[in-house]
Amino acid sequence: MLRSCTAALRTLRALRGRREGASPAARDPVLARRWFSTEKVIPKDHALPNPSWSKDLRLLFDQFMKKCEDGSWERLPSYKNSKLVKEQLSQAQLFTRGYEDGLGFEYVIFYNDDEKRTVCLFQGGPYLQGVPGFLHGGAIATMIDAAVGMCAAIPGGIVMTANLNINFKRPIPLCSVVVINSQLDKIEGRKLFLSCTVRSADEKILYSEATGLFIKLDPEKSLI
Ligand SMILES: CCCCCCCCCC(=O)SCCNC(=O)CCNC(=O)[C@H](O)C(C)(C)COP(=O)(O)OP(=O)(O)OC[C@H]1O[C@@H](n2cnc3c(N)ncnc32)[C@H](O)[C@@H]1OP(=O)(O)O
Repeated sequence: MLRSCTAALRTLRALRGRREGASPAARDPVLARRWFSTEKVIPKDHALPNPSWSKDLRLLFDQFMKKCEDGSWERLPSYKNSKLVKEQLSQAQLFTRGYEDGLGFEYVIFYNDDEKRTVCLFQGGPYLQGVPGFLHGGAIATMIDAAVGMCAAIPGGIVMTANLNINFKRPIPLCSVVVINSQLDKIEGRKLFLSCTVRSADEKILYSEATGLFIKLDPEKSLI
């Protein structure tokens, strides 16, 4: 109640100021503090637990965080927005981070540099349904592309998927947790060859297998 009254007073003060011709920040000291603050806005790292994460996902996350302690594994942070986008694309978001917590792609990727591999822990939410009760194949392909792509991008730099071949062997129950293991198999010039498996959290069920070819972009060539 007190907060809404304060907000209402602030709006009134700002409106009065507008009539008097002052700038909004000059009219409102709270606004002024926000506008002229030198504090940097820290982007949210989405590769961290949130309340939508299941017990299975938290358990696996904790296991991998333990593996990070000796430096052999590293958790890769993940952000919604890229600083590279131009002004007119300021609404652009990473496809896999475009949903509210728990509804779409919940995942974290760990990287092992010595072994050139990544492990992606993935919980596909209710908005990713295909056949009722199961994940959509396109959502599985998206997560595989992102996980394998990260495995290629760390040694390869800026890469794009040229070929992705997926065998869907068993349907993945919606909201379950799967483990996507990706491996860099070979590099030939600008070509990076990778393979990947998608298994249940207990590793007993092999859901999908994939191979991918990623191409390191040639800085001399335009993409369009
Ligand atoms: C920050 C978060 C990042 C998260 C990761 C996200 C991962 C998501 C990644 C994506 O989804 S990328 C989007 C989907 N991919 C595309 O839209 C790519 C569209 N294709 C292209 O733009 C070009 O084809 C490509 C950049 C991939 C390659 O064009 P280039 O002109 O650089 O390569 P070029 O055609 O000269 O071929 C280089 C080599 O690769 C081979 N190659 C290219 N495409 C191939 C293909 N499809 N199959 C087999 N080989 C292929 C080609 O034969 C050649 O082999 P050699 O060097 O041995 O002669």
